[in-house]
Amino acid sequence: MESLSLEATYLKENIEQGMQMVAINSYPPISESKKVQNIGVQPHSDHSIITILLQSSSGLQVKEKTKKKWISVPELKGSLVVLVGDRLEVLSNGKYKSVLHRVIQTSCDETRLSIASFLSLGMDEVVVPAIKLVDEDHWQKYHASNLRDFLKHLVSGESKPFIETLKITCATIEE
Ligand SMILES: O=C(O)CCC(=O)C(=O)O
Ligand SMILES: [Fe+2]
Repeated sequence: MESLSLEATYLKENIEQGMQMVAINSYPPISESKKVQNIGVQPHSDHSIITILLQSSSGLQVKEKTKKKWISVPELKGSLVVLVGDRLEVLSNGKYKSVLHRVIQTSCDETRLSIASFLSLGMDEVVVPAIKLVDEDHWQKYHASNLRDFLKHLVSGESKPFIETLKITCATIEE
């Protein structure tokens, strides 16, 4: 929060009263015939504030800034990967961008396991860009939303990523 010039305690209480969701993912070894590429998890960004991830072997890939290349995140024994999620993108008014990531299973003989811990707020806790980050020169770039809105979006079958539906562009303002 301090890197955003916000107080260190900004949202502290809301986070403490929020939710920590944990997903355990298992990617079975691929068969020889599928060896070229096996997408374990399709490209997405997480809805969390941040995601803390432990992977048993490599396979996680993140899209680099120019959105052209996938970069493999190496598995370093004992290390955790921290991913910026959509909530942090919104509250930072776009200063931090949520990370587009996917999982490719390449091993023919090893099951890949990962444990992802999603640091989230409560179901009805609304997130908007921090007021301190919005002024005449920096317009509000995201609509307000909560976890319930995200879950509704998820079951709606809408293919557009949730974060894209929150973005306020110049065109939106002129309308
Ligand atoms: O298995 C991984 O490394 C990542 C899984 C993931 O992206 C997720 O559960 O949201
Ligand atoms: Fe993810």
